[in-house]
Amino acid sequence: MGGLARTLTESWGRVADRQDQVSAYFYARLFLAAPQLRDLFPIQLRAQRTRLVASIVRAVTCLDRPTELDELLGELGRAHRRFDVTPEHHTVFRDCLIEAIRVHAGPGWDAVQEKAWREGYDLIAARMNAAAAAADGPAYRFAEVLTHERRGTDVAVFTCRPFEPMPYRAGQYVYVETMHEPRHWRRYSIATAPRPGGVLEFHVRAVSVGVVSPALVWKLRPGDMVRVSEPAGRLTLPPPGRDVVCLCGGTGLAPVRALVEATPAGGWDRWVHLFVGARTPDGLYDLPALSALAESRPWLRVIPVVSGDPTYDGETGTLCDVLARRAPWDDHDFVLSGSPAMTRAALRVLGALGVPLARVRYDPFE
Ligand SMILES: NC(=O)C1=CN([C@@H]2O[C@H](COP(=O)(O)OP(=O)(O)OC[C@H]3O[C@@H](n4cnc5c(N)ncnc54)[C@H](O)[C@@H]3O)[C@@H](O)[C@H]2O)C=CC1
Repeated sequence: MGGLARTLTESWGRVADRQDQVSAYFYARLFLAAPQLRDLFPIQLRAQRTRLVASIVRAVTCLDRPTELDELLGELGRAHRRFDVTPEHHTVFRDCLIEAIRVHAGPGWDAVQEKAWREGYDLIAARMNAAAAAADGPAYRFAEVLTHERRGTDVAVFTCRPFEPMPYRAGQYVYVETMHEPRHWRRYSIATAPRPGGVLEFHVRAVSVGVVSPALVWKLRPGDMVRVSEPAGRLTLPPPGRDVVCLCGGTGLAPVRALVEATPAGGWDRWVHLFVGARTPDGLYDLPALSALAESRPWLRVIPVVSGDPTYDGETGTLCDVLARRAPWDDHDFVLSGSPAMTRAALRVLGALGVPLARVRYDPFE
């Protein structure tokens, strides 16, 4: 495995600076070879193209890290069920991908690399197929949108109810597709603990470069249908022991709110300090629900933090500023939920403050 991983990583290095061209070539070749596969993909391919490349790079570069590889291919395999990808499709994908890399790799490409890509792809496809075959339950469920509320300038909170029961644990996420952007799936955390009746709540900010989030914020209406994938993710509150600090950047609040809601009001013997950050006061879109939670849970403290308005009458700065300002944190566990930039920054600050990383949990969010 070590040799294969090395050959693939090195040969990917030959085209890494031309990923866009490789991916454009791949799709052109694929739709020429198998036009019937076009319907598996969104009409607008731009976002999909970068995702494909990112997945390949991740799989190739972790070929010699079995645990990470299993996790990644397990998720990809299960995810491909909702795209209706079958084992037969992988042969066409493989051949078109290898051709795309060969064409862009230049004169150094040789039979060893060709063989390595064939073996590597087949290995990846076999694990994805096995994960798809072993998956329980449906690949996705249809759900009806029940409520849709705009909060602040660009956030929406909506609820929906799947037509079939969907068991999940607080803190998990699903991929969501709206009929306004067919075949584009994006990941959102379920913002509520499992409830009788099965209603799910989601928090979405319309990202300017996004495809799905603007549709969910500006176009979705009660009565619309969405598709939600099987739930995934392992975020939980830390086990009993230390007090807990939750850092939630923007809509990263969603999974933490579900975890707090799932924790019984009584019998909890430590503090949970929930810092919820936004750039403007208007971005603190869920304070009434958080206040209601804090009223019923005496161990919960909600601290809103605003980073882009120094006149805000409360805690100001980024969530990392607050961490540094309120240190030391010798007797606390941490839960981080927000943008990857926020998570990375908070990990750096906590590391510098001497907090062992074993005391910090987060669900890596794309
Ligand atoms: N919608 C959902 O279900 C979930 C969303 N997320 C992720 O959470 C993020 C939320 O984004 P927005 O709502 O636009 O929030 P945002 O990016 O505007 O951040 C809000 C606050 O987080 C803190 N923050 C953000 N970046 C930081 C950095 N680099 N260093 C220090 N502090 C930082 C600041 O206090 C800031 O005011 C997205 O990346 C989203 O993918 C994560 C989990 C679930």
